[in-house]
Amino acid sequence: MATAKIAPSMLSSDFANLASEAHRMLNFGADWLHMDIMDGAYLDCHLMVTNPLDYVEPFGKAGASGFTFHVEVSKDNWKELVRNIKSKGMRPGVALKPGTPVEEVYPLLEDEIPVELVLVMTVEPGFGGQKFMPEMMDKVRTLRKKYPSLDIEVDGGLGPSTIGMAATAGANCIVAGSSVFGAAEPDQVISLLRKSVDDASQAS
Ligand SMILES: O=C(CO)[C@H](O)[C@H](O)COP(=O)(O)O
Repeated sequence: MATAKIAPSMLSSDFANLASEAHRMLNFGADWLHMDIMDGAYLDCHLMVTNPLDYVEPFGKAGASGFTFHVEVSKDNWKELVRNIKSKGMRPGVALKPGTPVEEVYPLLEDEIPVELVLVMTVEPGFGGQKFMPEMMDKVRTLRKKYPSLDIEVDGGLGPSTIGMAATAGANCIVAGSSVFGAAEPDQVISLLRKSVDDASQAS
């Protein structure tokens, strides 16, 4: 069973007070802190960068626990990437943009050293506060059916009004930026996101 992981996106935090924002979210019950890394060339730890291999060592040294790269820029070197990420003690994950077919991640999940998380983008990568794309739930349903214990993450437009669709489809890792950081009571939003994932996984 894939357990709920609620990951506030630090892209929506107060950048002038990153450390206290991180502690605030952990105290509110967050499991992971989601870091978006963009190099400007490939808009979108979730690394929205052209050459993720360059970032494995520095992120490992910086203490990242998960390193998620985009399938669209890693067609030629994903095996090397996954092995490097694991050798630095991080959890390898692969992300796909809304226009990328879900089948593109199957080889990475079926390798002898597989990725351990798939991030289904539910907005075009780049910035917080965009509208959730419900049509992406087909990808989540397909992945959940094929890989029952996989960590499936969704990112973009997640909050109280959209979590039901994501959780029912089978997502268990929820990245939420503006809905958590913009809430008067972020802990309540985090609890609600977690409960939706737990309820949906018990019902399935
Ligand atoms: O990856 C991202 C943007 O590329 C962000 O993590 C994402 O947009 C979260 O923000 P929000 O929950 O406000 O949509």
